[in-house]
Amino acid sequence: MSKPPDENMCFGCSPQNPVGLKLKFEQDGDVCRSYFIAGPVHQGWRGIVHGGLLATLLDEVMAQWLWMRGITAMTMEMTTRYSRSVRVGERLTVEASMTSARGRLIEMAGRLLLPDGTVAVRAKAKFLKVKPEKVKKEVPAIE
Ligand SMILES: CCCCCCCC(=O)SCCNC(=O)CCNC(=O)[C@H](O)C(C)(C)COP(=O)(O)OP(=O)(O)OC[C@H]1O[C@@H](n2cnc3c(N)ncnc32)[C@H](O)[C@@H]1OP(=O)(O)O
Repeated sequence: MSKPPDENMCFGCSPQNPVGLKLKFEQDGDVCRSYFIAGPVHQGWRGIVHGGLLATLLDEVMAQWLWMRGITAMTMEMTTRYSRSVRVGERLTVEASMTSARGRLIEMAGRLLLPDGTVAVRAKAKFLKVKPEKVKKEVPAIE
């Protein structure tokens, strides 16, 4: 197995990862937010964005909420509820906030909104705080 590179190559946020999503994040009070426009390479059914990609966006924005607050945690469990199809080319908004924290366990909620504000996907996830040595990562881009 090849050694992972030293620089930040996060699929979600690294500006260097050539096949990554290159997400940037903003903080708005208790909410972490990002925007994304899916292209044809992100589709499953024709013209419709792949659900796994949408789950990735939600996982990433929830993880970034924690990372931006200096909390090193990994996704332990995540559920997604897909209510509306998301079409290629739409400007999507993904948002995350914390719902509870107890010991090492942090529960997060995320939602993905269509341009008209309709919630297309909701996510709930459990993150577990880990020692920073378990995960190595550079500080991601913040706008
Ligand atoms: C900053 C940008 C980064 C972006 C990355 C996006 C986020 C990600 O995708 S992270 C990658 C995906 N996730 C992973 O790879 C994690 C893989 N899993 C692991 O490494 C481990 O299982 C890990 C770290 C989650 C937990 O391991 P470990 O520290 O040994 O904990 P473990 O002993 O199993 O459980 C700890 C506690 O949680 C409890 N627990 C375990 N599972 C659950 C659960 N599903 N719900 C509630 N509690 C649970 C356990 O009972 C235990 O409780 P207690 O301490 O009271 O006994």
